[in-house]
Amino acid sequence: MTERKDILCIGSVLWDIIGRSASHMRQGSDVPGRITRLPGGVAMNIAMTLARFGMAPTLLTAIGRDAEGDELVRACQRMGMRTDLIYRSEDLPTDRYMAVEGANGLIAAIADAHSLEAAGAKILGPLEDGALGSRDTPFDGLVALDGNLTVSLLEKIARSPAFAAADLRVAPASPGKAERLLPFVNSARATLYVNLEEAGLLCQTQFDTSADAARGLLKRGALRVLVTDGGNAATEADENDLISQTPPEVLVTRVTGAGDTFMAAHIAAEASGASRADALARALQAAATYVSGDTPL
Ligand SMILES: Nc1ncnc2c1ncn2[C@@H]1O[C@H](COP(=O)(O)OP(=O)(O)O)[C@@H](O)[C@H]1O
Ligand SMILES: O=c1[nH]cc([C@@H]2O[C@H](COP(=O)(O)O)[C@@H](O)[C@H]2O)c(=O)[nH]1
Repeated sequence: MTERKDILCIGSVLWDIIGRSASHMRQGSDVPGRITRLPGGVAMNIAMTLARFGMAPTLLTAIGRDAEGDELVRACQRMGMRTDLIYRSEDLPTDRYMAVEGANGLIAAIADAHSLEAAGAKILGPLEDGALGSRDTPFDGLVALDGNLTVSLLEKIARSPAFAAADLRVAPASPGKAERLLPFVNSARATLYVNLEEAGLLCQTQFDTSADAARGLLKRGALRVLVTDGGNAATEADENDLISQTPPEVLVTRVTGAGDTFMAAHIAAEASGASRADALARALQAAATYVSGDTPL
C-alpha cells in the first residue's frame, strides 16, 4: 500500500447554498428547483477532491464556534480531513456562499467570506508555532492556497519565510478576486491555476486561448501556470515548456467547482509521480467526469 500524501489546504471552508433549476433563467426569474447545502469554499472543494484522489488534506481556515461551524467541522472529519489546526473563532460566524444555477449555467453568486478575512493571519499560526513548521524548520510539503484571503495576507505569504520551502499551488477564489493573486505573479512564487478570464484579469487584457494566456502570465513574472478554458484546450507552462491539451467532449450538467476539481486532480496526479503531460490529461479527464456528473433536479 502506498502512503496517503499530505497536503495543506489554506483558505475558505464554508457552507455552499446552491439553488438549481432545469429552467433557463435570467435576472428576476422565479422558477421551481432544488436548494441544497453542502460543504464548499475553494480550499474545501480542493481538499474534498484531493481526498477522493487518495491524498490526506489538513485544513487551515477560520470556522465559527457556532452550530453551523460544528456541523461543518464534523463533515470535514467524515471526509477524512485533519481539522484540529483550524482556527475556531468565538465571535465570528461560519462563512457562507450562495449561488443560483439554471439550465444556462451560473446565474449569480455571492460569497460571504468575511470571517476568514477578519481572522487574517491567525489561520496560519500552525506554520509558525511548530505544529507544522517554525522559523528554523519551515513547512516543506505541498500547499494548496485559495485567493479568498485578503490581498495583504496573500502579499505576506508570497514573501514569507514560512512558505519559502513549500510547493505552493494557488487558485483564485473567483474572477472577482483574481487580482488578489498578483503578488504571486510578480514574485515568481507558486504554481498558479486560473481560467482564461482570470488570466486576463491578472494581465489586464483579454486572451483568446489558454496558451496565449499562459505566455502572458509567464511574461509578467509567473513561475508556472495552468490555464483552463471550459471545453477548450487547457495549457500548462513554465519558462521551459508549454503543453496544451483539449478536454474530452462531454454533456455538461454542472459548472460549480469545475476549476477546483481540475486543480486537485492535477496536484494529485503530480504527487503520484505523473509526467507533466499525463498530469494535465488526468486533470482534464477528472474535470470532464465532474462537469458531466449526475445532478438530480
Ligand atoms: N464544457 C466543458 N466540456 C468539457 N470539460 C469542461 C467543460 N467546462 C469545464 N470543463 C472542464 O473543467 C475545467 C475547468 O473549467 P473552467 O470553466 O475553465 O474553470 P472554472 O470552473 O474555474 O471557471 C476545464 O479545463 C475542463 O477540463
Ligand atoms: O469568492 C468566492 N467564490 C466562490 C467560492 C467557492 O467556489 C465554488 C464555486 O466556484 P466556481 O463557480 O468557480 O465553480 C463554491 O464552492 C464556493 O464556495 C469561494 O470560496 N469564494
